[in-house]
Amino acid sequence: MEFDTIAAISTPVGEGAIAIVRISGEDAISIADRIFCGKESLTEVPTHTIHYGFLEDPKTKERVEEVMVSVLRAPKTFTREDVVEINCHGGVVSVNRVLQLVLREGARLAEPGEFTKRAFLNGRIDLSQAEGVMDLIRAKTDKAMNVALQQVEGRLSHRIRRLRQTLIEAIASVEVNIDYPEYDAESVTLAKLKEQVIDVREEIVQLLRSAREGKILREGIQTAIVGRPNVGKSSLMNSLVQENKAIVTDIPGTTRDVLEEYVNIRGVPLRLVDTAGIRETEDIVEKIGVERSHQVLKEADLVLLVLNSAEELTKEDEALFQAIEGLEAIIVLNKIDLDQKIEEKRIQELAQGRPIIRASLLKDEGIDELEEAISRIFFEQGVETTEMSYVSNARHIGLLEKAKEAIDEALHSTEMEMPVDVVQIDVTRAWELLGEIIGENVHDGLLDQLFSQFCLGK
Ligand SMILES: Nc1nc2c(c(=O)[nH]1)N(C=O)[C@@H](CNc1ccc(C(=O)N[C@@H](CCC(=O)O)C(=O)O)cc1)CN2
Ligand SMILES: Nc1nc2c(ncn2[C@@H]2O[C@H](COP(=O)(O)OP(=O)(O)OP(=O)(O)O)[C@@H](O)[C@H]2O)c(=O)[nH]1
Ligand SMILES: [Mg+2]
Repeated sequence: MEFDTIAAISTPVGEGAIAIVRISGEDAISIADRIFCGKESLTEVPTHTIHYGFLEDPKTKERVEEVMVSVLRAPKTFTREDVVEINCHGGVVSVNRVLQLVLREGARLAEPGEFTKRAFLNGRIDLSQAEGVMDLIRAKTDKAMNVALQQVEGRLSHRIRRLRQTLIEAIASVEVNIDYPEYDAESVTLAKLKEQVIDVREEIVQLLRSAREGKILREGIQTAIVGRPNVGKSSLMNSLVQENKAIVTDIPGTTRDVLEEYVNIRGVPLRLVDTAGIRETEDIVEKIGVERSHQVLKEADLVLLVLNSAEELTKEDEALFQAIEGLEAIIVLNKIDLDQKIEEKRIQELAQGRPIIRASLLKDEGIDELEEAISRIFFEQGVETTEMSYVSNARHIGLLEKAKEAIDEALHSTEMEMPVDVVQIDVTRAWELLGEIIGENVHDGLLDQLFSQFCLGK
């Protein structure tokens, strides 16, 4: 395959000890060599070696940077192309200078995810592995990281390939039947096919069962903190984050927008969203905030409903209970350090069996109980990532579901004693759908879309 030579900054932009400019493609080494001054020419050094030297602007002969340069020749590289990594001083100006120089010498600025895309297009990894690379960067907990690492190593790919192999064998036995109808009794073929297809279905169901936990590990539980103004929502957010990120004041309506923060609660990743207090309001800015709060509720996997136990229950509180109808929720009765006015019996009724946590966020009480309740809801059986390769990616889940449907149709056709080639069509479709998970026959539009979500320089 023929590609041009690409370059990008592969480290975060900002001040750091070291930053890396990565170059990949046929001209990577010659481009680097034109700007590098060291003991030897980079075109002559052995592969997978690193070299100390300076970068010089070939036009002005000016020294630009002091660097270490790695030379990695194809095919044993990240992209399977020649790769050069320039390790420079980690400053915004320094690393940009180096990149500009490399671009001037003929490299093109890489698109987000383009290095990984090449690793895929050059056949080093399949699509689900490439998606795993992205998940590695995004992982917010150890468990999520382990799942992603397994995916990069090809655990899921391996299982998908095995399933496809079984399906292709099933299809092949049907082909034999179509070509030589007198050779094999159709009923025998069908029985065999059915057996194989049922096995595949069973494994797909198993994979899908792991998907809920996988999705939680990967994306975090979308958790909305809701409640009337001034009940202590931002205080709750802060206690959980253990960092005063959100602004807390005694002025009702302090939080105007939606604040988001990742926290790791006993291995459960939460995407915590602090919202503006929900009440009828005339203030325009606050109004927008309140609307967003309703939106956040719609997308929440878990709601933390905060009530002020030092006040009587209000109509707004009751309305909030209605708004969370059918949602997973925990009720937090805050401000138990003050005189209690809330009618607990009524809360019990409204909670409908959901956990009720009594807390004083001011005095740091109740947080342990809350964390316990959260982990109990989500990991009742505990998540074990060692033996299961979790399916966590929405695209994979969608394809597995479609493949299962296709298999169900195939099985239905066998029940109805349809001709065997009708059955074959659905089995073939299941085979194709599974193939899309690992990137077979996916169209360019999908690839562009997937890789564009990657970081620049990845
Ligand atoms: N400096 C640097 N560090 C890095 C990366 C990088 O690109 N550069 N990586 C970027 O994400 C990650 C490491 N991932 C990598 C994955 C595969 C290959 C690679 O060269 N694979 C070849 C040869 C393997 C071998 O020598 O056995 C292959 O699979 O054929 C390199 C890095 C994390 N650290
Ligand atoms: N006595 C007491 N005061 C508390 C407790 N928790 C929070 N507060 C106080 O209640 C006030 C409001 O707290 P916030 O966390 O800003 O409340 P909020 O729900 O985010 O308010 P809005 O963003 O305005 O909707 C602050 O003055 C807090 O210090 C508590 O457990 N006991
Ligand atoms: Mg607030």
